[in-house]
Amino acid sequence: MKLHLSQPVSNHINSTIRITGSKSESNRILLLKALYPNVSIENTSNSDDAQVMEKGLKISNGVVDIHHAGTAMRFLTAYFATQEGKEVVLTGSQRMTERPIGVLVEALRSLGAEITYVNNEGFPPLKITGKKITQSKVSLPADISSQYISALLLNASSLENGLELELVGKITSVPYIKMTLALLSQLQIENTFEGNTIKVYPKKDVKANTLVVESDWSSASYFYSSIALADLGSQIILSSYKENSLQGDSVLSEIYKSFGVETIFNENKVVLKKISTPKLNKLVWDLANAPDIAQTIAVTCFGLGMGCYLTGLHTLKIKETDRLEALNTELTKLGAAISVTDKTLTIAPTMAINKDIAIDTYNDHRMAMAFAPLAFKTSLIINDAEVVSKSYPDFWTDMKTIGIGVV
Ligand SMILES: O=C(O)C1=C[C@@H](OP(=O)(O)O)[C@@H](O)[C@H](O)C1
Ligand SMILES: C=C(OP(=O)(O)O)C(=O)O
Repeated sequence: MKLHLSQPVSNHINSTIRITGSKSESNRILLLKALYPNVSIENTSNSDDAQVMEKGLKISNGVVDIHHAGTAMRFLTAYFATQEGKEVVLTGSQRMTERPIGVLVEALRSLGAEITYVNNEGFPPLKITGKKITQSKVSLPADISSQYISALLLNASSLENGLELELVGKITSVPYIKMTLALLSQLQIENTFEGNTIKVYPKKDVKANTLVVESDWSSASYFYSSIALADLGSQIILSSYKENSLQGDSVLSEIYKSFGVETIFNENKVVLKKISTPKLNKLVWDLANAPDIAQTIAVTCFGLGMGCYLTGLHTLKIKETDRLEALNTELTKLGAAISVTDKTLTIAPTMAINKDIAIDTYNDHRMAMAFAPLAFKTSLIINDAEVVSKSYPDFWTDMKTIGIGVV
């Protein structure tokens, strides 16, 4: 599906949007609910990724296909490997078979798990035969993806002796690990994170508990970008959000101050307001803690004619696509002076934006969503626009609500 986006009749936004639950929190709680049936969940993400996770958890034998969902792939690998009596082949989309999983498989094997590679060493699909795991100590590299660590932690309390992880190297995407531990704590599952060591203690059952998922901050980023690119005085109210979020992407409220966007927390809502023109002509930010908002921020800077130097982007090459290359190609088409390395992205300030450019999305929901707010500056086309359903199925409806022409 190709969508033509046109500039709003007025660049002044005044809208209210309700976003569903964080896909990261949802996929963690869905797994915990499978381990502890008296856990319930509210405001679950309506994303494809949460749906494949929920479906996958119900299967005990045969093929489990998680499509493009990285968290489902990693979390379910550890789940099936530690569930005695289950035997599955865990697979996904073509891209998923190119996203590395060797670090997690090695860690699980060293704990006694039985996992074999169906095709290529180090990559899905995986054949997993669930085993009772009694070993409890493992060390693993922490600089490639935090999802391997969260996968082990989420299943740790169901193991006879719990788990002690020693993290080797510079730990990446740390807020996602802390989110995992915070959710365990909400279920009174004891855990500690000191230096490079994380311990999770065994727990047979938990008290009945309803975990309410905060709405998705990565999805909120597209509204931050829209407000930054819209007229002064524009406002969007988003729900349901809180100031003390478990999601690292809530750093958006800090970052977007540089673009003249103010964030006010009001009960369970967040009010975004464009209160001034950008204060800087170049944004410098390390995104190692919030990799999923890199595309949004790069496009906002370009749309405002600002430069940027974004670092900490080493995980972007193994996500839904190589996001650094994809940004380089698509922003160049729009007229940006951009350069990338394998962990940084630089854009030079420029005011010209090429009109009616067709943006390729590379099976990556965030490529489609990050470029959409540019419609506040110019008309553009988004190719394969249906990719947004991976995390945000209502995205195009919500873009229409804030005034963008979408046909
Ligand atoms: O644990 C999670 O829910 C996630 C962790 C991050 O991955 P990495 O740790 O691979 O950077 C992030 O990019 C992804 O969208 C969701
Ligand atoms: C990287 C992402 O997801 P995952 O790794 O779970 O596929 C994302 O949603 O931006």
